[in-house]
Amino acid sequence: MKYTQKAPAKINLAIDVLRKRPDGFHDVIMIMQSIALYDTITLKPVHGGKITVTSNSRCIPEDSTNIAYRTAEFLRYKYNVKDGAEIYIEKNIPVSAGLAGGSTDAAAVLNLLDKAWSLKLTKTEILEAAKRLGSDVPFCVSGGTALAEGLGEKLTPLKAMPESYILLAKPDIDISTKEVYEGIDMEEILERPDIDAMVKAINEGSLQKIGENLSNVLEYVTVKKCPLISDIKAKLLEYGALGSVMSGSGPTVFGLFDDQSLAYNAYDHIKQMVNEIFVVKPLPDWENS
Ligand SMILES: C[C@@](CO)(OP(=O)(O)O)[C@H](O)COP(=O)(O)OP(=O)(O)OC[C@H]1O[C@@H](n2ccc(N)nc2=O)[C@H](O)[C@@H]1O
Ligand SMILES: Nc1ncnc2c1ncn2[C@@H]1O[C@H](COP(=O)(O)OP(=O)(O)O)[C@@H](O)[C@H]1O
Repeated sequence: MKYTQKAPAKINLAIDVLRKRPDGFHDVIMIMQSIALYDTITLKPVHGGKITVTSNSRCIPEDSTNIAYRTAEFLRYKYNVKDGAEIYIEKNIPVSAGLAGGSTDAAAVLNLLDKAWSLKLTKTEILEAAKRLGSDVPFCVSGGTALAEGLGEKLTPLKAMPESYILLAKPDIDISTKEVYEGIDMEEILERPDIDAMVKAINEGSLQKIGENLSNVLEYVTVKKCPLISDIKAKLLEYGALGSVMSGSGPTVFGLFDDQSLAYNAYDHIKQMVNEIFVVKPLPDWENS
């Protein structure tokens, strides 16, 4: 039997970095938002067999360094499973983009293997495993709109984001998350997000105020390596975005629009600046919620 699940990308509406911890990681406060841009994971349990990963993408590994493989290996060891799994990743989310492409694959594999290997894990057990696999994996298990604290694993669900169109543009440059966190100098951070104002804006359902409060302290680090980020942000505002900011460690930039035709008009003007560009809706899809 085959099991299939869509794995949505995320954007960060806000990121603040509070401190560097003794283990080298950083305590953060973030507002996370799932978006309708998906990988699709197909998984087949193999009785007594190995774990294998294949993909349509040449940008991700197919060996034991793939986070989908590491996820399966982690569960197999922890729950003493004797079976294997064939995992296929249809990759549509840009890689190393600040959109949690790997983390969302890991979250989907946790869910699919729970079924395929009949593990019957509780939500707490799944979230515990998620935390071990990466800082963004716990959010990807739950999705939606959430406040994330600690390394990203302390999650508080928020009201769904209002009807909107998100234009994503990814400059053609690879950014390592680790490098970006290592590049932060706490003294250099001039502007921090107002997290309370963002939470209030989400609770009020005010897209205007969400747009005004988009902010990411990691942006200034990545902009040094990729100045195109600033140019795209400016273009997004010029073509009617309510706000624009870099997602995660970058380099993807997004603009928030209340009007579909404005978003597609901006798309037409920005598409020559990048190779990867999308207009997507936030999830849960406001049309279905
Ligand atoms: C920046 C964010 C914002 O959502 O997203 P992405 O840009 O990766 O999408 C996340 O904090 C990224 O989460 P994730 O990509 O899961 O990171 P991990 O695999 O846990 O860690 C990668 C590396 O980033 C650094 N790291 C990560 C998270 C954190 N809170 N502090 C850190 O210092 C560490 O150096 C770590 O070795
Ligand atoms: N299933 C996967 N999907 C995406 N990237 C993966 C995957 N497995 C391993 N990787 C590697 O993880 C790194 C981060 O990729 P990704 O998760 O897309 O970025 P980000 O953390 O910026 O959202 C890349 O070097 C990529 O090759």
